[in-house]
Amino acid sequence: MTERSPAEGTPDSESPVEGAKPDRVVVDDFTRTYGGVPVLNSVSLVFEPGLTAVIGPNGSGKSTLLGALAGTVLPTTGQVQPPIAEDGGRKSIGYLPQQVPFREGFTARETLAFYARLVDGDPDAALASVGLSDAADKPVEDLSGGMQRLLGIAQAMLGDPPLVVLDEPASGLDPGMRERAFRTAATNVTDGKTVVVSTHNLDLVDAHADRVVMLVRGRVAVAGDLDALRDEYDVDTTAALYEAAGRDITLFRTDDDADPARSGAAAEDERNGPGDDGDRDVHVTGVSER
Ligand SMILES: Nc1ncnc2c1ncn2[C@@H]1O[C@H](COP(=O)(O)OP(=O)(O)OP(=O)(O)O)[C@@H](O)[C@H]1O
Repeated sequence: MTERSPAEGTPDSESPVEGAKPDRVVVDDFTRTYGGVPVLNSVSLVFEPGLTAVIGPNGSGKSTLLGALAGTVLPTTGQVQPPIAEDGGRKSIGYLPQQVPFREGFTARETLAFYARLVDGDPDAALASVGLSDAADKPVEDLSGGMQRLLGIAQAMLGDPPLVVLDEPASGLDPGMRERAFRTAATNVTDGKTVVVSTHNLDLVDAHADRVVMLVRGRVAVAGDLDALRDEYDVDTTAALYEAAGRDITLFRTDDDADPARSGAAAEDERNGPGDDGDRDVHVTGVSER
């Protein structure tokens, strides 16, 4: 854990892009709208090495945020500063989208070999890392859905990128496969990588994540070190944290709706109570109706 929470609301005093470092990913006041409707709304976060889980209800903006990190979703306003290489260029990013369109007719090894050539990766090592060595010669269409998901994780980790973004890596997997998917992601973190994973599997977040970002209606409801958040909310599990933070958000929305002057910061101060200066690792913003 660094001095500041690795996944947190970005403080006003620091320009996120100036604050960019080789191993940090900065999301700076990022808004994305579709048809004028914001699906991510003024999101500011800093991601540092470790496993950060992005959680939240269906449609809360998790995939959009992960797409923003991977560079496939462009901002309407705001920006993302990806990790910077020593020569000032961008470092590569590994990305597992929600749907992976592997081309039929190629084996698992051939599929990874194609991607491996682009990033100087080792397809056999990548297959081994997700436990798919025995399936290397099977056509991708003959792999189970779970095995295809694992192949997607292996593809995202090819070439050892410093930032790995996995959108629901455990989706559709049985419990054993889910555990394997998360363990693979968590193992990757030991090399000082930044791994960001969206998921609805809160038990796996408890078991493997260092930090958590919870989105609600396109806004950051709560973000920071998982242990610290569980302490703060006096809960033992991420599932309980999810419930507790969700309750807070509902309250904030009611306040904001009733009195526009009581927007995010004011509502947060109220929640912090007298004597708290509001300078917390976790920034909870108000949630507006869309
Ligand atoms: N390309 C798009 N065009 C229009 N609306 C979109 C587009 N992409 C996402 N949205 C909308 O943005 C909102 C957030 O979607 P997103 O997929 O980011 O949510 P999510 O939290 O990942 O959901 P889930 O948990 O169901 O995967 C949804 O209401 C979705 O319909």
